[in-house]
Amino acid sequence: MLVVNQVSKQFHDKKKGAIDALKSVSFEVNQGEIFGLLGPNGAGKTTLLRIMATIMQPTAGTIQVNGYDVATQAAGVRRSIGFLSGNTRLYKKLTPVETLRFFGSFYDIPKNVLEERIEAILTSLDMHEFKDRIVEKLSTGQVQKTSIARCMIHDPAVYILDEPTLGLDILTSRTIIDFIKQEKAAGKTIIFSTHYMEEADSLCDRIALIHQGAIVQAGSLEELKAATGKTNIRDIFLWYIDGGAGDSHAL
Ligand SMILES: Nc1ncnc2c1ncn2[C@@H]1O[C@H](COP(=O)(O)OP(=O)(O)OP(=O)(O)O)[C@@H](O)[C@H]1O
Repeated sequence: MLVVNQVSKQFHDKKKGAIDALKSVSFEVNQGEIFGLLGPNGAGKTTLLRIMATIMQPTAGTIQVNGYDVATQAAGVRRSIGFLSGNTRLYKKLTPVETLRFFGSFYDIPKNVLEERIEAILTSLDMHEFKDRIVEKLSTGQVQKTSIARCMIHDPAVYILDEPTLGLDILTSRTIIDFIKQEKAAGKTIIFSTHYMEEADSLCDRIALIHQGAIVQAGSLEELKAATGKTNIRDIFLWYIDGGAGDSHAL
């Protein structure tokens, strides 16, 4: 469970002055739900996910992750999340299996449970073929699968994924999407950001459209269609971004 309550974030840039990256953003994501953040470049998606992951503090507002407050209970939040960011780094000389054993050792996981978990993740993400090849010899998609596996090794309750399929071919994307669906079925709470509208459409239970730091609309695809009179996510997105909605409102 994830509760975002009136979160704002202001950056101070020497040249541009104050930048309102997030403006009073609120929503909740339930257990077993996939929630998508869809927005153009600079909308504030990464900033919001970084605050959820305790990498950054909000200027105002609160976030609870799995019952822990991001500002006052950061350790509890970190134990509860798997955070995939654009700059998740791996050791080049380790293989995927060694990477998973290494990061798994940071958590209090019995050895046999860790080995079972590694085996299950290798299968789910279709990694067996390259599991013993060092990271520097892996393709982009293989590295991304390893990064996702590394973030999930402690079986977190909440997944925070910043553009998990960015730049990947459709086969690799499909494996990752199937993995996300499988984790939803296992009761995980999942939030992810994407630029890919069709992905948001097919994967998410609910979608929030974020623009210039504010959520202009949030709801299921059916609710967004009903609110706009549009039939697909691309048209819905453009309708809101072009200001067709008039006042902002959230479902
Ligand atoms: N550390 C920072 N200092 C100053 N401004 C920042 C910083 N991080 C982000 N911003 C600004 O905050 C706004 C939101 O950026 P953010 O990276 O959250 O957007 P995004 O929706 O993830 O974009 P993209 O889809 O391009 O990754 C942008 O105007 C960005 O320039």
